[in-house]
Amino acid sequence: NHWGYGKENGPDVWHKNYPVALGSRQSPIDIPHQVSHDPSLGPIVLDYDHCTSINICNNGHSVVVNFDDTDDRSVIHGGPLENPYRLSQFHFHWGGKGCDGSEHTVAGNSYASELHLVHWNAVKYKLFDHAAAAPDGLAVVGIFLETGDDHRWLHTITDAMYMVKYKGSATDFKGFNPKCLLPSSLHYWTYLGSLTTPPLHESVTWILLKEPIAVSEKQLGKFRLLQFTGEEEDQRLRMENNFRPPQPLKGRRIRSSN
Ligand SMILES: NS(=O)(=O)c1ccco1
Ligand SMILES: [Zn+2]
Repeated sequence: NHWGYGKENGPDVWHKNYPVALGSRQSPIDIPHQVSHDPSLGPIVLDYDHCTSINICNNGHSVVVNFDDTDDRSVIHGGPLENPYRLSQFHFHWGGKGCDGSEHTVAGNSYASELHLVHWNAVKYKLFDHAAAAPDGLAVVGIFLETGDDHRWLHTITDAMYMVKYKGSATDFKGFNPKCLLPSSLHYWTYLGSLTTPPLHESVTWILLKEPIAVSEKQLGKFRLLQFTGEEEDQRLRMENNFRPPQPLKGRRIRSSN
């Protein structure tokens, strides 16, 4: 039975098919109170002005917006990164009604949701899948979502969700620039970790923005209209609580930009 977030196929049993789940650089993690500030860490730069979004799809685990990553039109660089990394996709993790659903936690506290902007090192690797299996292959920017006012631009994503309700569905989603989802500060924490979903490759340089963005409960509610299951399946499983809990730090250093 394919991995998921249920009792029988959820994070606690992923190690059976993906033994790296018990590895030494797994994600997410809890970010403790005191993190060492590293003055040598420069700012991260998100060059998204020429990004090309393609579609929005429901992959049975999350809602994903895919980008054209056939050239260096949208990259991040700077910060802890030694190369530019190409934007490939972004997706979200969230909780149930009134429950938190972020993956990373901050001093033990969860947020309502977490946005992941997934990038890959196309300088060193020819394909995303090669990069995804390499220790310096991926860079994921994590942004926390807290409930508050409506987010001015998130409606473009939530309004498209009725089109991708079922697993395996996709629809055109052109002209969206994820810069509109960034908080005002790019101050961040960074550490070496993994994908938070199977295959859980230990290939991610995590860059977590300290400042959350605000989204309304109403907007978050639209995420929960999505389903884990396909249109043709008998069971209708609401897509919610699609987050992996924090994993052991195992001696890793977490660094803080200014
Ligand atoms: N959730 S995440 O950003 O670590 C990811 C990207 C691809 C698979 O899992
Ligand atoms: Zn993710």
